Amino acid sequence: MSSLAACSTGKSGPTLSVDAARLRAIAAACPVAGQEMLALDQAAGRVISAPVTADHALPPFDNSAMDGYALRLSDLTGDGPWHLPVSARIAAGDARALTLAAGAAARIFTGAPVPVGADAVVMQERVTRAGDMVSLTDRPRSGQNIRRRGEDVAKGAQALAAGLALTPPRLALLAGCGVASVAVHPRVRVAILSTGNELSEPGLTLGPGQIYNSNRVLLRATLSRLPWVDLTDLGILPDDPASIRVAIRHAAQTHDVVISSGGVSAGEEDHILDALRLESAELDVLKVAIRPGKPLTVGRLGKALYFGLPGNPYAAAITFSQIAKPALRRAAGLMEEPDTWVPAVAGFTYSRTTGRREYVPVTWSRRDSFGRPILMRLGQGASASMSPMAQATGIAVIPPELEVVGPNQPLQVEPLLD
Ligand SMILES: Nc1nc2c(c(=O)[nH]1)N[C@H]1C(S)=C(S)[C@@H](COP(=O)(O)OP(=O)(O)OC[C@H]3O[C@@H](n4cnc5c(N)ncnc54)[C@H](O)[C@@H]3O)O[C@H]1N2
Ligand code: MOO
Repeated sequence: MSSLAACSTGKSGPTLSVDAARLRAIAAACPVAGQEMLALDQAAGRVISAPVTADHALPPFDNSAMDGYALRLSDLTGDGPWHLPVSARIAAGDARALTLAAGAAARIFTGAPVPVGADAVVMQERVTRAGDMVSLTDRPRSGQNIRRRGEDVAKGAQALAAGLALTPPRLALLAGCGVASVAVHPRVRVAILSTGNELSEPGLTLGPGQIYNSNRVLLRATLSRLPWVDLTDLGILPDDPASIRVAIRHAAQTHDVVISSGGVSAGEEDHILDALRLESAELDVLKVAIRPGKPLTVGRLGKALYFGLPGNPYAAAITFSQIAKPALRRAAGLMEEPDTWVPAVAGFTYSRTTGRREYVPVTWSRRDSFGRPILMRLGQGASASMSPMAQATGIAVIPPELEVVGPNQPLQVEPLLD
């Protein structure tokens, strides 16, 4: 980690590849300390902080996977058909500890406890029932249609590892194991702020030279949907060095992560970098070989992780999703990084300046013979344009060294922010 004091002024630090910048951002993010115990109903989307062991075996007893007849294979002597008297009727929830009578079958239903001694269940479609007798012609396999106690999760075994998000399937698994509450990481306290004298809010009348604030709602909408984020919106800051310093210092003292937009490029009115330096921030990332979003700044301000996103909205969206979000996930304690790209091919031609990995908004309506989307490019790549990102189905990733993207060029496509 290089401290800002060791960097030269402005944005003259090394330009990092997207992958290197992402790794530095992740490395700068420590999982937030502490843990909370939450009832399963309160825990959706939260991040498990310690391995969860099963309080009960899943399933808790041997039970039938089918509506049918439980029997003992050793009773099926010689060749079929075999004819067995039906000695018992066992439904789901039956609390009796039954033993299967010798030479008999038990009528049984899905989920019902398998009687002691039975070692197969034959589904009812495979037998003929006449009065109290049941007949079958095919010999069942040992264990057929029996779900064994603990075959899903053994009692006391690890049901889920630390670092996983509690998705609905994982919550269902814990419920099945009788786990009523789960230890999770505390929410990551994230503060967002927008910088710029030109910014106004939708609903207000625009003055001369003003624009509406798009990044605030972009970040709010994205972050408020993350169940492991506790979001504070610090609103708009004017381009005033002193008030920016006070605001980011206070934000860093009271949050785990601070995300600003604007004020990170080279002009005299771009004050974020100076403010970070004067506040003795350690800066890990100053410039990234990414388009859009080159002037992204990542560092540590006190104990907080700081992201200075560029002001242009598409640049803010791309740098947030590609670099800030993976680091936020680590701060939340998440240990799995989703790999969500899919293979696609270009359906457009684009001659470009090499050197930066580029994220191009795309959509598609057709697929090639391998099922890959044939991408159509939206917009001209301007990082201030919002229509292309708003209409995009995804973003195509153009490798830094590619000079010309032509039809059928294989490209990765991934979701933007949803
Ligand atoms: N001389 C140079 N100028 C610029 C460079 C450079 O390297 N040298 N980089 C350009 C690139 S690339 C980008 S991206 C932007 C980044 O600028 P900043 O992060 O300093 O952002 P601002 O200057 O404050 O704003 C840029 C642009 O975005 C608009 N903006 C800002 N905040 C919002 C918001 N919340 N909602 C909507 N739009 C916003 C702002 O009005 C500007 O038009 O710098 C280039 N310049
Ligand atoms: O990198 Mo800037 O984000 O190209 O517009």
